[in-house]
Amino acid sequence: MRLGVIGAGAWGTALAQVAAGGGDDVLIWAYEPEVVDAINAAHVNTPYLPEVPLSPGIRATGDLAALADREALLVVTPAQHLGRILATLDTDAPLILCAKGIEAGTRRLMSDVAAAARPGSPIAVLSGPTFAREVAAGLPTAVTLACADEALGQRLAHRLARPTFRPYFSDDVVGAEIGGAVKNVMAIACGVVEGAGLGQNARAALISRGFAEMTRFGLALGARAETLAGLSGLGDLVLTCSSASSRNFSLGMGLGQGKPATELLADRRTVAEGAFTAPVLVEAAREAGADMPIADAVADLLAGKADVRAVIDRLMSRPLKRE
Ligand SMILES: NC(=O)c1ccc[n+]([C@@H]2O[C@H](COP(=O)([O-])OP(=O)(O)OC[C@H]3O[C@@H](n4cnc5c(N)ncnc54)[C@H](O)[C@@H]3O)[C@@H](O)[C@H]2O)c1
Ligand SMILES: O=P(O)(O)OC[C@H](O)CO
Repeated sequence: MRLGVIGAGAWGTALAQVAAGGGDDVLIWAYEPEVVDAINAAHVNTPYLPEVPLSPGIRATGDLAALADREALLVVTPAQHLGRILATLDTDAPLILCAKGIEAGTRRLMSDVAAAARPGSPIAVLSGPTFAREVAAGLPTAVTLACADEALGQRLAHRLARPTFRPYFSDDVVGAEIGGAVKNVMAIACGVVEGAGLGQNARAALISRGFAEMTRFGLALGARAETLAGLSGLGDLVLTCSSASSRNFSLGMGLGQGKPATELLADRRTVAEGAFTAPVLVEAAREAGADMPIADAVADLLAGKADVRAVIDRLMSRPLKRE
């Protein structure tokens, strides 16, 4: 397959490596010219995935127009840049959305952003528990591949599958997107618990109650419960809430140690999507009538409106209720 990858951060690069390993002709678009040069000249993505020697079959470009002949495009830019970049493309090829987030300002999921930017392109979502470094190293990984068009989704799943990369098909696009967006916010909360030394009971409680929030919000937006309990929801929530390898979790650790969000986010080259998703998730949840007290707490911490002690007291003193 002639595959295009838009975005050469850690995840786009890891996906390009998986595809090239299976024999696909892979062209990856990078935002930074130095990334284009490093991939083409030295077969390494020095800023974002330096430890992985890349397949010589991966070519890089800084020109989005060069992607016009691609049969399918993996879209792996950070969520807040996705609409702007897709709008400049010239293609009706299927778009496989891999960013995890909600667009600030519009409160749109990535599938809505992509549909508005490229109305002629069929849309699929690839999401799940996937640390880029593990995927690039060929460690076993399973993901959700969601597409409303079952025939296309099944075809894409078969084209992307590799011996160590296993897509599970779903037709619940919204469910797959909500899991990936919400888990990043919950990972920040779990990092806070770690950074503040609040213990493993608290972390398990946050994962469990965070899943309840993800489910309430997802069901309100039309997601299916089984998708939220699958790889792209609970699976990714468990991964990201349990490991300092997660950028969102490690951002939360810094907050838990009392550092201000502005300091933690300044000059950061890699993306912690939960920091952008938390405020817009809170707005979207309010609009949908879904109670999300943990997401509220993360948004307040990030905005500097409350400190760790205050948000923990707030969460623990809520009226008792049925589970
Ligand atoms: N890294 C992972 O393990 C992983 C796994 C699954 C999904 N994702 C998701 O993939 C998406 C991309 O994350 P990543 O980890 O590949 O990124 P990254 O943190 O490794 O790199 C940052 C990316 O942002 C891009 N960027 C910075 N400024 C930009 C601008 N103004 N315009 C366009 N692009 C710009 C950079 O070129 C780079 O591709 C995110 O939504 C993330 O949640 C990441
Ligand atoms: O490092 P994070 O927190 O962006 O998580 C990466 C992936 O989304 C894990 O599935």
